[in-house]
Amino acid sequence: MVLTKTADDISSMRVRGAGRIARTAALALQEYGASLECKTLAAFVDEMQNAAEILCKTRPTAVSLPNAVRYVMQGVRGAGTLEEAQQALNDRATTFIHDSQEAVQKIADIAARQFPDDAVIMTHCNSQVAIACIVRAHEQGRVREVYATEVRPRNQGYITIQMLSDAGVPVNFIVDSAARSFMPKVDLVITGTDAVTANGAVVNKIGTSQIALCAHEARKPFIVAAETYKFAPRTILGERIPIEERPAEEVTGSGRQLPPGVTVKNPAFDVTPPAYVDLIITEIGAFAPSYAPVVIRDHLGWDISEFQKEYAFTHQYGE
Ligand SMILES: O=C(COP(=O)(O)O)[C@H](O)[C@H](O)COP(=O)(O)O
Repeated sequence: MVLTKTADDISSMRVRGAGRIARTAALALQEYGASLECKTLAAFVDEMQNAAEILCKTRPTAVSLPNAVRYVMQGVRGAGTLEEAQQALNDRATTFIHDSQEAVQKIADIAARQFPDDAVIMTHCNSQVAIACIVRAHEQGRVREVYATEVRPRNQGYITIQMLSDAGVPVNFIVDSAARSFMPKVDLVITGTDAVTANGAVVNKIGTSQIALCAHEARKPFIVAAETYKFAPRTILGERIPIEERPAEEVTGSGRQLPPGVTVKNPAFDVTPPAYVDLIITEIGAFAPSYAPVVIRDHLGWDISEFQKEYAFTHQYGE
């Protein structure tokens, strides 16, 4: 069934990266809703709320996931009839997926203008939107080469170097611990994000904050490419972004024996403070991190009463 398969694909990381996770969840809700044979609005809303809950629990850090689910589910929850709910679900899922893909292209257009001529770029992890920015600048003849990190333990760097190579961008593949060594050669660093908090902190793949620190030390701009649905409204209420802790085997490999008493820590993400972020580029413009509350309020349209409703909504979903 589409829902359990999608939930499994996301939690096992067959589908990964915050943007893809969000679009895949929207599509799963759409397909699941279309497959239901409910006779009443109440039954339909109930089924859809269960589905939303299952999807939201798959990965805890990427705020794109609850944001996408919330956007799609608002149509279902606000409907007066079963037909209206079905139509709104379908329309909203289609709109979210379309707007999300369009946002990536808009961000690439804006970000490419930030790249100097003959730019040497560093990136970390595999971000679809960061790669779109690099490729756009390369198409404009302004990228000399990219330093892409390996991204232990899941090695998403291999996906990045494949995508950049396919686009004809010259790439240097480096281990994560080489980031500081190569920083002097770099003109700017660009990454994606799983969540931007109300104070402009950026939550992204583990190791991002070390690279941002190196960039800051070397006076190199650290730029984050983020669709607006990566901004986390509930952080205005003081909620923290949970950092996903993944299995020890990802670090040690299967079959590797550790000495007794040794524990493995494997957080999948870390937090880069706003002081180390020079620019956040969204589909509605490029801003300093301090602009985050404005994006949340004016663009995502969250007023405080909306916050309270969302608070009830997400808690109803067991987050
Ligand atoms: O940290 C990751 C992926 O982590 P994981 O591999 O654990 O999902 C990416 O940088 C962001 O999700 C942004 O990606 P995008 O720009 O594609 O949304």
